[in-house]
Amino acid sequence: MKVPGVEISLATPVPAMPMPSHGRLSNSSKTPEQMELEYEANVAAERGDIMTPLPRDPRPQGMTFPGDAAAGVGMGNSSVGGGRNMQPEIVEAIRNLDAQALRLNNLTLEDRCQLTTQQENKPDDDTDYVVLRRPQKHHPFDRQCHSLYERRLYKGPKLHLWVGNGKKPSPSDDDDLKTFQRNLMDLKYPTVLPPNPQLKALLVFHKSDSICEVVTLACQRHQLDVTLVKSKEEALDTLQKSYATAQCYHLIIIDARSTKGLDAEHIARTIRHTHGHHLTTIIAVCKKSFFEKDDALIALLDAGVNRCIAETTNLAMCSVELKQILHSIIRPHNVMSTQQALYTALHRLKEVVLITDDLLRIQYANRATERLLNMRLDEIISKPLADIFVSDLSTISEQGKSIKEFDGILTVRRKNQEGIPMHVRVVPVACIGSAPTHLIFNFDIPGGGMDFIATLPQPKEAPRGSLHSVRRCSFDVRSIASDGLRRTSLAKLTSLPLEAPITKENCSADEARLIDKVLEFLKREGLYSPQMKEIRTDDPIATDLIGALLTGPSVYSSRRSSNDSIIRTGNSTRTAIVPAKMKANPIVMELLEESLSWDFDIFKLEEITDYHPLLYLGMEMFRRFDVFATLNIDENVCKAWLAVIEAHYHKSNTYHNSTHAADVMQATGAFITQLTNREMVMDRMDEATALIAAAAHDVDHPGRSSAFLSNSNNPLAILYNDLTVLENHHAAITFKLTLGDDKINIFKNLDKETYKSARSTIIDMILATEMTRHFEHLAKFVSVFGSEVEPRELVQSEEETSILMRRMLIKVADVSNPARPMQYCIEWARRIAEEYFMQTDEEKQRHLPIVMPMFDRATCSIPKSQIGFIEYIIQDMMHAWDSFIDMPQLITCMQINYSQWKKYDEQGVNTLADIMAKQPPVGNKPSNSK
Ligand SMILES: Nc1ncnc2c1ncn2[C@@H]1O[C@@H]2COP(=O)(O)O[C@H]2[C@H]1O
Repeated sequence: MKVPGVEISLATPVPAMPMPSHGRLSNSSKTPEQMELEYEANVAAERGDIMTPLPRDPRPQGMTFPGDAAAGVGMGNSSVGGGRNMQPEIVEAIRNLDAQALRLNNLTLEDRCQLTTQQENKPDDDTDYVVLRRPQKHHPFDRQCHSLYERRLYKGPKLHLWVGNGKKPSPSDDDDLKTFQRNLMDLKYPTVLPPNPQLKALLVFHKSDSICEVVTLACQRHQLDVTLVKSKEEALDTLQKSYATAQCYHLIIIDARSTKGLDAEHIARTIRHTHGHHLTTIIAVCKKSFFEKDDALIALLDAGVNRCIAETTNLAMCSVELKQILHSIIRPHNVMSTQQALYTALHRLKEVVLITDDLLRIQYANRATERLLNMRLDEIISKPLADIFVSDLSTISEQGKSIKEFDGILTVRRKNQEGIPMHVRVVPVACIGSAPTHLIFNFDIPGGGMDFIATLPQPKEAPRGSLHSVRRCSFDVRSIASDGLRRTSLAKLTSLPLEAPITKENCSADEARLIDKVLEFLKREGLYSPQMKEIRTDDPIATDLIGALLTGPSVYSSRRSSNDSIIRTGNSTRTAIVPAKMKANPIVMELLEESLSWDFDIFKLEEITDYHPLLYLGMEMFRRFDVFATLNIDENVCKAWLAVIEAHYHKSNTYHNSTHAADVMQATGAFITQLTNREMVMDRMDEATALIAAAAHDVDHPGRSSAFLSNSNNPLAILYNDLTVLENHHAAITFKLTLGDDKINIFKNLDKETYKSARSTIIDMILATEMTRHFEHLAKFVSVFGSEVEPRELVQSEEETSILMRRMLIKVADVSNPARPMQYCIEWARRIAEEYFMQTDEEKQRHLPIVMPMFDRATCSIPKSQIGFIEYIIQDMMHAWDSFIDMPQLITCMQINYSQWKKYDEQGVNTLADIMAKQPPVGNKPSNSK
């Protein structure tokens, strides 16, 4: 089978070729050619998965094996036999080149050319040549070579590559050959390559003029698949579609010559913020005059453009420029993304892999290492290797300098445990130069059986992040759990005849008494439930508010009426309309660029999205935190989910509407970012569940409190027995809506276990927003993270610390409004007061118990209510959270707002009308941010 124009020839006679270890081609009845075709098919099939290593023959190098030659397994046809033996790796590498070259030429297996021996081209006896015949005039010579270079398949000092016309290489070709000499050693440690798809370029040019034409031609010359669009909207639309089908553009070239037709800076910035495009190469074509001063170019580069190139009508110049970009930007980007994938794979490997630097300090450890050592990553990284071994390591360190590998038994020290003898293999590798810069350790128990690690006692969840490393705050737990606090105890529980292993065995009567006392403590329910601070305020408004927020429903249960409910129950699905303009609203996109900053203007978003802030902000957060990938779900499902959740927030509520949900989600995003900055990394699933919980935490809120629902015999209060009524409802309806419609089921691609854990996290976070347990959550958080003792010592598992942290995160986000820039803080205070007033109005009208009598629109002092709210609920919590997360602007804003409320109070500015009269319109930038 010959392909016109392409021939791949071997300049050296090739002996029998060993097959891949899976030995799928051992059928001796096949012709060598059939076998080769099949071989290629296998190789190609295996290459389908980028992480699958190339097939390697595990047998010793430089040998042929009985049966190979007899079976006709050879590099070429039977005429190839004889001559000097080649190393099997080289032979196999050449086979891979064959496949690679074919792929680069877009040839199918059917078109595969026959390998022939070309003895006459062999320039000398010591050199093996692979001659690739140049099939056409503009054959991508360099592309093949570079691909070979990347694959590092040809490294032997004796093996030269030449891509040409099949004739004996000329002296200049010989120079090229030398460039591609490779060290045979590298064959042993092949580089895993990035995927090698057809490169795609998106050209964004306002009009098809001569410059656009030259850029298009240059792209085509380099075999790029070109798409031309004329506007930003078209560009974003194309990118979005390409992202959904995993056919991403590698290169985007934007016409930046004039801002009239296109705003290149804005386009670049938007693309950079679009999910999946952080490694896309963006090039701006600029006027030559731009290069005379730097401001315009720097603005473009700051917006995310990788390189600015000058407009030209000269095809050669443009082509060279493009080539440089392909080599210096696109390829490294490709490699980087592959490395990331490799890291992920390595991290999840069952085998224990640990990497040290040349001074034997641990640089990397995968999850299995954490399990083996029973330590968290942050306890392992940077440690001297000697700390985790009982054995003397002098053999390794001495060998690391001079000898290549170590293979032997060493005893590993598990945290808090005896040593475990392990079979350790050490491979030195060099990042720079040839002396080892790193050592890779691979552990095994003597005799194999890696499942052994799974049998070791483990922390409940794979440890991650470094929660324990939070700044210790000087928080005084007693300020919360003071004498005035009530503890609930269940007499029944304490009287149960509970016995535990620690009880009275081997101890004196005194010790037994002490243990009894401790047990009595521990058996109490609500160990951390200080529940309510004594409200030492003369202010009845604060007393009213705090009392209503922190007290359960029983207080008001005596005066129930049986009036109807205000909440729809049953199948109340609301039609969610995704705004048509969502994709391409530049004003919204511009605002969302600031979506992680603490002074983000949520009210402006509410206005410009026509009261769909949750949909827009939600999508932005999901994009920024990779939620689509984490849930393995299409963006459109998330979009539909957000739209449905938003539709189930009541627009008629002044406070508990979707703007509040978006605000809490925004704060959550800001906190996650700050946690990451502080290296207290949440894993991707924790981030996703936190954002989902934030978005849904008040869904279907009726604008009335739980106490109101209980007092009015609302069906929800009946359903939930007056306990955590609203929060239970928010959590339940979130899952009811999500699971009830496949089109919005963002969890549908999660496996059972992951879904179970995500559901539990989301429910726990939503329930944590209930204010009656405010002090309980705060006290627990402070006692664990504010203690001098390691959190690990205070809680049962890493998971428990993580739960405490997530609860506090959503709680702070939920009531962060008094710590927002003043203008927003005042607007939120207006909204919540208005909602309280409406509740009071309804309670009066329906003759229900009045939950907060002081919240009467005729008499209420807003400043007083806010002063009380900050003093009793917000202040301690913000300080605790700031100590943990280090966001001083929370405290600064809170203090400024507090002073302002005090001022209004002193001035007698009390009513909503008075306060609002003093405010600039919302949507203007606040003055006290940052
Ligand atoms: N600025 C504020 N002033 C008074 N109460 C508030 C303020 N912000 C939030 N809250 C209350 O705190 C509660 C937190 O949980 P919810 O969102 O269910 O309902 C919230 C309000 O009742």
